[in-house]
Amino acid sequence: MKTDAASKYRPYPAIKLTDRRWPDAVIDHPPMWCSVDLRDGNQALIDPMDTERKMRLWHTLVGMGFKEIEVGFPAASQTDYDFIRHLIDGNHIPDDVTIQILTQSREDLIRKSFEALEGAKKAVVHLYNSTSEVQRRVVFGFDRQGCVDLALGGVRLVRELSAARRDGEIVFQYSPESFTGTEPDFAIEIVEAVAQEWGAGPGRKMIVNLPATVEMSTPNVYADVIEWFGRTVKGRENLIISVHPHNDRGTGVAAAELAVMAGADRVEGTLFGNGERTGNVDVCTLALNLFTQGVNPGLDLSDIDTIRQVAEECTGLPVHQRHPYAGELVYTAFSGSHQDAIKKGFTARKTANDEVWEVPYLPIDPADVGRTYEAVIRINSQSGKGGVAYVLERDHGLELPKAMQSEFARVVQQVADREGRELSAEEIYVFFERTYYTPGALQVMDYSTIPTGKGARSLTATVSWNGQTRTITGSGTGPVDAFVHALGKDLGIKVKVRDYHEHSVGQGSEAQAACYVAVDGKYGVVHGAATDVSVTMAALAAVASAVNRM
Ligand SMILES: CC(=O)SCCNC(=O)CCNC(=O)[C@H](O)C(C)(C)COP(=O)(O)OP(=O)(O)OC[C@H]1O[C@@H](n2cnc3c(N)ncnc32)[C@H](O)[C@@H]1OP(=O)(O)O
Ligand SMILES: CC(C)C(=O)C(=O)O
Repeated sequence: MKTDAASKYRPYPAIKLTDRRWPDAVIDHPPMWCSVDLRDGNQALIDPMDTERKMRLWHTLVGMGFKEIEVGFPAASQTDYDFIRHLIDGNHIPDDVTIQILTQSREDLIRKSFEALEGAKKAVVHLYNSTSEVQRRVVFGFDRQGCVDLALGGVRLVRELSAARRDGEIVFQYSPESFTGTEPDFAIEIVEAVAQEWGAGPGRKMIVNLPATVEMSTPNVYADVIEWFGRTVKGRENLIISVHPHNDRGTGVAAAELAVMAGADRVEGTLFGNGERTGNVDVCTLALNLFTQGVNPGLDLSDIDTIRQVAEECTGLPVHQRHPYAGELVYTAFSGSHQDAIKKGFTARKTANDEVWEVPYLPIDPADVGRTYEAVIRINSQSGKGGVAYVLERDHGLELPKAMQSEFARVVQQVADREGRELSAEEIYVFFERTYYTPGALQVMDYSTIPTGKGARSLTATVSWNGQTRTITGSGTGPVDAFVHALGKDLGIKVKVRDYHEHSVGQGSEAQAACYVAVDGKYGVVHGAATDVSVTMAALAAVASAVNRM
């Protein structure tokens, strides 16, 4: 770095909390969720959403189960105003959903906001003013008292306009905006003054939102101040403490989780973390983090791809391929040891018949968010035998024995290395066919066997050997043994079968037998494979496949 950090930046002044309790807390129920996609998310977009896009996102948020949705800053723009009117006039707000609007503490803006809310059965009016030391000094040019007065002027007007309303209930929310840049004692002073002015009390709870407008410290420091605030503020029982983390340091999710452990009742955030600068906290990640701890999050993310698609189309911003839970690649393993463990995990699940999710490297069952297993294992030069075998089994029902998995994985890896790219499942099957099924010098055309005594058989086979049709005969303990005998006796092909596996592929009249052999000959052990409706034919063809590969 060219700049000396110590002379340009100061460490964040953390409060001293030596008897903190939050580290021992366990989140066993979800917080109240409030989506701010249509306001904080929207205000950060290159092209803010029009009513059509907002409506699409609104329906998605309602469908997911959000009960509080901040729908805009109606005094800021006609688009926001019109959207809110559209929601109310069009009867688009379900009875169990409350809309929330944001306003600065300015008379004209507050009046306009109430105008926008006419006819709403219930709404949260969210008033904010920045309380940070730097904003008081640089932006507003007033002292602490000036800041309190600005807030109280706004609260008074909200109270009057709420009381004068004939429509429905107004819930009041106050944000000492830039809370993370505000001295904690001053945050308490202004919130207590606001709560008193509003008349917060039993039956008249007020939401106090403590935003990390800019994330300035580690999540534990945020948690400390949230716990301290909740323990210190007067009339805590009449307050709903809400947090609104941003993600400037990349720890917005952790900050929200620790804040909930520290006593926050409510979290404001957006889908996939859209929002100012580095974004708001991602509510999808928060909810699914809870889900994977066995806590029902109260938000439905069972079709995460559709939610992601709507969010992407409405915001015009892509969700990263590695985004927690939602990214295109997060349920995909390329590397060999991961593939091996995942494959074994899936197999163990099938046999154990146990509900509890225990598949290595996958913190969540992809099916729970509407993703399929299909993409879980993908093959490139980092992949191993387990992955290659998984793809062949998944798509073609072929269960390669272990030694053969290694042999074929080396073939695949050579191609992947040479090509320097991912290989599709179709390509892998084509390589498999090319490696084991390509007709060679030896082809079995027909055969017949007859028992010749206890545990003995003789076999007659018609084969093509180097382009000539030959009839060969042999005897042994079974057809394969007899075939190997015939190959040595009549064609001079001296081999031994070291390993043999068979299984059926498919069911009913479509069923086929798949056979795999390891054959030892002049050039060491080589594998062969074949499928056929007849098990014996598949076995003989598998031996021929190995001979041809020698
Ligand atoms: C952290 C957050 O996300 S807060 C939400 C931020 N969102 C937005 O700002 C989006 C919508 N805002 C807007 O469209 C505009 O800013 C408007 C319509 C609200 C106001 O527009 P304008 O008055 O034309 O301009 P502008 O925003 O620059 O006004 C700044 C003035 O408001 C004052 N102000 C800023 N915030 C507040 C507040 N919360 N309460 C009272 N006054 C405030 C400033 O001190 C400044 O005063 P000054 O003119 O005396 O210096
Ligand atoms: C208005 C407030 C809550 C806000 O958006 C923020 O602080 O980021």
